[in-house]
Amino acid sequence: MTDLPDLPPLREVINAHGLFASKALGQNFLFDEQLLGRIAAIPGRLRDTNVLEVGPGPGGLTRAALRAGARVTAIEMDKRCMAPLGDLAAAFPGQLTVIEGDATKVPADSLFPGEPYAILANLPYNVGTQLFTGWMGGEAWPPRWSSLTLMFQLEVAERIVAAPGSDAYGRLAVLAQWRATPKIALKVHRSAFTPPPKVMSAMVHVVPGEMPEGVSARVLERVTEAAFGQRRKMLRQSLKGMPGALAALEALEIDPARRAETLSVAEFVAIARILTAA
Ligand SMILES: C[S@@+](CC[C@H](N)C(=O)[O-])C[C@H]1O[C@@H](n2cnc3c(N)ncnc32)[C@H](O)[C@@H]1O
Repeated sequence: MTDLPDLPPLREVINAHGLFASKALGQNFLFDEQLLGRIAAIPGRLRDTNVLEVGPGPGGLTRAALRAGARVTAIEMDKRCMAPLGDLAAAFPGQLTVIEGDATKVPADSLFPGEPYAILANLPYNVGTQLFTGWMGGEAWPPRWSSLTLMFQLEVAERIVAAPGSDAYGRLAVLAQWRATPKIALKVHRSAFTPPPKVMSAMVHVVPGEMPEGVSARVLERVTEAAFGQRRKMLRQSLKGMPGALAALEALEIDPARRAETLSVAEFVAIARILTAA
């Protein structure tokens, strides 16, 4: 076991750098190092693994990943966090690269040329959902990332893992489940954050699975957009404007009187396969 550097408590780091949490940047910091250790353990063994951390803030989750032996590249847009992250890079020589910038504008694959990497992030809700949709939605599969371990508000996490028939089931569930297995790995109480957000949060862990053959991600996205865009309507109505969709329902013996929320992920995939071939 290598010696790990002694680090000051995170609250001291924040105070030393005058780092009050900015509402505009969606900052809710985690200071509980035991909890941060549990979060960093979700992806599995991190020793000598490339990790992309988005939104490290003052570096709570970053230090947990570094202690686990990861090689971390962290993208943070708040200039004020550069000093504490610089201190962390000095404490773990060769293990941490910090990029000041907007993660939505940096293609993740370009940071790890030819190598796999795990993605770890506690992000503001809107940025997290935007990045998640991008990471899950590419045509190329398997993706270069080996896992996603992301904090969401609990309600969004429940939409990601939702099963057909539930109110939470929709486009996000199909996007997340058609070629991957998302799980809620840990629920995090609002009181764990400084300042506490209004709602509960949860860590979602996603590992890529098999890509079903003959299905375009773009086509599947269009089918779910149309179907869930009018989720209370019957499929014969919501899919009416999509050429070939009603014929696909007939070929698959899917009753056009059903509603989107009753269709399994496999049924959406089957519809998209027929439309992809058309
Ligand atoms: C919820 S805080 C979490 C901070 C830290 N990871 C923790 O767990 O304590 C989210 C962080 O993401 C940063 N952030 C927000 N939008 C970002 C973006 N588009 N690109 C990079 N960082 C971003 C914020 O500045 C903030 O530091």
